[in-house]
Amino acid sequence: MKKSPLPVQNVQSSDKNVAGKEALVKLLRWHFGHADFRGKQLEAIQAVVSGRDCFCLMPTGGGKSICYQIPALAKPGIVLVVSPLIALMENQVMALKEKGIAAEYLSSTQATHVKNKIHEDLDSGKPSVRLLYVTPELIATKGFMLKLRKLHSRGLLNLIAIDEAHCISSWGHEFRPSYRQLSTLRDSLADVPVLALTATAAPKVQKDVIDSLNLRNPLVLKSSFNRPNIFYEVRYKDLLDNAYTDLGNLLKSCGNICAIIYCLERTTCDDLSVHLSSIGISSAAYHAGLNSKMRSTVLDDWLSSKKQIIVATVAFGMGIDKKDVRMVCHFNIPKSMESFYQESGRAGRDQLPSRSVLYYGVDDRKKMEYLLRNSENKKSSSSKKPTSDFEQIVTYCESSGCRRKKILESFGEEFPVQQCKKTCDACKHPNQVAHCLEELMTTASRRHNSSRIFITSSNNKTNEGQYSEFWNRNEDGSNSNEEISDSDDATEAANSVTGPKLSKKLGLDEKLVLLEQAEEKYYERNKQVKKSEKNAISEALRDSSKQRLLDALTRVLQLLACVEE
Ligand SMILES: Nc1ncnc2c1ncn2[C@@H]1O[C@H](COP(=O)(O)OP(=O)(O)OP(=O)(O)O)[C@@H](O)[C@H]1O
Repeated sequence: MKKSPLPVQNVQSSDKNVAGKEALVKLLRWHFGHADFRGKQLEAIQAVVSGRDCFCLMPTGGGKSICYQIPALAKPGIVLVVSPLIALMENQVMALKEKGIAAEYLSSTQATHVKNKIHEDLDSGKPSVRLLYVTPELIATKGFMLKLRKLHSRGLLNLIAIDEAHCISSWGHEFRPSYRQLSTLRDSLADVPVLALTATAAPKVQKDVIDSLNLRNPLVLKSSFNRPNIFYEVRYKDLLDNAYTDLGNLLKSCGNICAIIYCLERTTCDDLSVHLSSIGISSAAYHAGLNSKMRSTVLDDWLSSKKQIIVATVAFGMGIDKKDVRMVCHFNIPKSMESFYQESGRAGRDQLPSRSVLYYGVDDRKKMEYLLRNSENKKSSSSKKPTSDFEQIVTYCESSGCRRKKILESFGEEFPVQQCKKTCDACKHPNQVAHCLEELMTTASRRHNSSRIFITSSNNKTNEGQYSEFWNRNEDGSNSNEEISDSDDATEAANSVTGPKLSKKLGLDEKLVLLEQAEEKYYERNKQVKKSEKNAISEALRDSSKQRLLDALTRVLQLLACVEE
């Protein structure tokens, strides 16, 4: 049921510089129904309401959104939220509107009349919108920056929140070049406080974000990354008769739970989902190979608990706020501890006991090593980051000792083992885990003719189309499908589609989709283009031969260059 908005509270406490806790808690209870603030939420809110920059590091599901949603309700004016995905903005805006909070997002996917209405509101004497979600690409446009300056000059811009701020960092697992341009916000809107939020713990990402956004004397808030309600466990594929059967039995033994199963390849998602359905477990596959209608049906079914299990590639997950996920299973080894932490962290957002199960297989590890090495080779820099990050997750699987400790130490957080309290398989059943590792060593050396478990062969033949989600996230961090972000500016938009993405190894299908998107965006805004040019491109795009594809690509890039001039 929608609530009427609570009148703006007097959040000033006796200390004029700090917003009063009581009034802020009142807003939290009224609008969100939470009894009290969690962790560092209150500190972050008080900092930004008093006008101070803040860098807020909170684990997945820690409650970062509240840190900018409450400030939006605590003062008249607008909070601008920069978000990396259209789907993410849509979800949050929908959820806020259901709570009676005036939130909107601006994106080129919206109908013109919807966008016009939002702009009219922003231009009006007293805008009703409290939270405005936009993409970094829109911020980079001159028109929108002008709008922000006008809002600011009228005293209406309270806060700029950069959600998923690790996207700004080339060290972050979600690197997005367009995020870099957000530094212009500080130049143009110098005195508006900036709140950067992320769940990415690596210290170099943190420094990069603070520097890139030009944060001034920010309050740096770091929460522990420990997720005490998640039980961590590794299962060894090489020691199982059949991993599909094992997973099926595991899910059955847990009852009717809601779970996410991550796979590296789309075909594994499809096969595994068929297998689970065949043994009576309601499941569906989700990956970028499905069309968007199919994906949203699968997502809706899972969110509404019509389907119990979603078997997905890493294209799935960012921005999904399903609280009752009881298990996240990695059916193939993830590419880093960071990815593993983010993905497994989607379990137990309601803080109730949940499980992370990683199926580790030596073949999977070799495949991932091959993919990562390829990705390193394609980069101009000589960075060895992906493979060294990967070693951490391999160590997590291949060595004895507390799993929780290994996760936290990889983020630079000390963790005394006794605090684990048997909430990982290695602490609960140390002998069993040690035995498995011994067996794995013997099996692996027999099968792979090596005395070490750690094998670094690169002879795998892979079908790279299978890994488009992997590549996309690995190279520029954005998801592989069209839900990335967008722009209202033709050149920006098309560049964000073509530029960074085409530099990486994509399958033919993906390239065609990107070219089509670029072309569409170009024509959408440049109606005067010559008919012959349009035909040439359309014809080339219909043809999937490599040479024609290359010609089409060149053509689109030339057209875009013209627009830029
Ligand atoms: N103070 C609170 N008390 C109880 N629940 C809360 C509180 N703050 C947030 N939550 C709930 O915690 C869940 C996670 O919040 P939110 O989506 O903001 O997390 P997040 O840190 O942005 O996570 P992610 O990085 O995964 O997106 C939500 O369901 C939210 O309603």
